[in-house]
Amino acid sequence: MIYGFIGTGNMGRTLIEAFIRSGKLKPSELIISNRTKSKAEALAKSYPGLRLASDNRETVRNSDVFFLCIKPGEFRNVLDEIRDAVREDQIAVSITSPVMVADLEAWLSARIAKIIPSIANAACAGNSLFIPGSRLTRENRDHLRDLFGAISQPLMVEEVHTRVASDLACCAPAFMAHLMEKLADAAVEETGLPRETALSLVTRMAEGLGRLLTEGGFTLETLQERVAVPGGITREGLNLLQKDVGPVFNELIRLTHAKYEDDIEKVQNSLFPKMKK
Ligand SMILES: NC(=O)C1=CN([C@@H]2O[C@H](COP(=O)(O)OP(=O)(O)OC[C@H]3O[C@@H](n4cnc5c(N)ncnc54)[C@H](O)[C@@H]3O)[C@@H](O)[C@H]2O)C=CC1
Ligand SMILES: O=C(O)[C@@H]1CCC=N1
Repeated sequence: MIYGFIGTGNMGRTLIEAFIRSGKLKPSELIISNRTKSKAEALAKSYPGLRLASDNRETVRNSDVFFLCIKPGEFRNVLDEIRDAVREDQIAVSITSPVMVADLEAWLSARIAKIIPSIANAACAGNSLFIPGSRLTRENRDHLRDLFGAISQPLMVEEVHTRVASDLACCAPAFMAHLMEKLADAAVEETGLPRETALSLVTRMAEGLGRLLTEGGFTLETLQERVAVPGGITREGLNLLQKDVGPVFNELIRLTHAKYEDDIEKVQNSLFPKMKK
């Protein structure tokens, strides 16, 4: 079975490396293409056996399953280019949330799946979000679940919940990293603690927190209870967070959804320009 990757930027590369490192795919099972050739060349050099295609059509022609690891605004160009090369028996996987499964089915004869990975998959952890298209057979679904099972916990989601699920599974690593950095910076500003020490402390804390939640039998709720002993210092901090942080996250979810709706509209206008008002 040959797996093609169109787009070897940040996420295309992350997926390729995760599949190879997990032992799920061998470099010789992969064929790749990227607009900026040097990026794909560097990847092919790092993994001998990995095949570099001269264009996206060659990637498609030579693969059984191919991934579209490109940004929303890049879909029209790529779909125009590959459309005639795509076969009905192929599986096409898009990793891009605002491109609708039905729209890809209208453009390509292949069996479509939308699977949104997370940067956490680079550590063979976290979820991948699986939105199957209507033409995927049961066998195709099992195949994709098995593939992504090597680097993540695949979770079936309704397309209507793609955005919010992606906020939690895929965007939140960045959100949480930002909060941790802010916490460390505040500690530095308020006390003069060396920044290096502050960053190391929060990083190790996150490592322990992850383990407690995944292997240590804690839930988010029990963890807060265990640390915030009545009358203790943590309680003071939690009281403040309860009051001030909640509304920020409501706003954040509203913002990601507004941007998502905007992206969907732009993608649809580019894929089906006649429908433009
Ligand atoms: N960064 C993340 O954690 C996640 C990103 N995604 C989605 O993955 C998609 C890609 O994101 P990134 O990899 O971060 O973007 P990126 O900009 O790093 O990579 C996109 C790649 O596509 C290539 N490209 C553009 N047009 C092309 C064409 N016509 N033919 C071949 N290659 C072409 C670019 O050269 C670039 O290497 C986005 O839609 C993003 O929302 C999904 C889940 C997680
Ligand atoms: O659009 C998305 O949902 C993904 C998650 C992180 C970046 N892109």
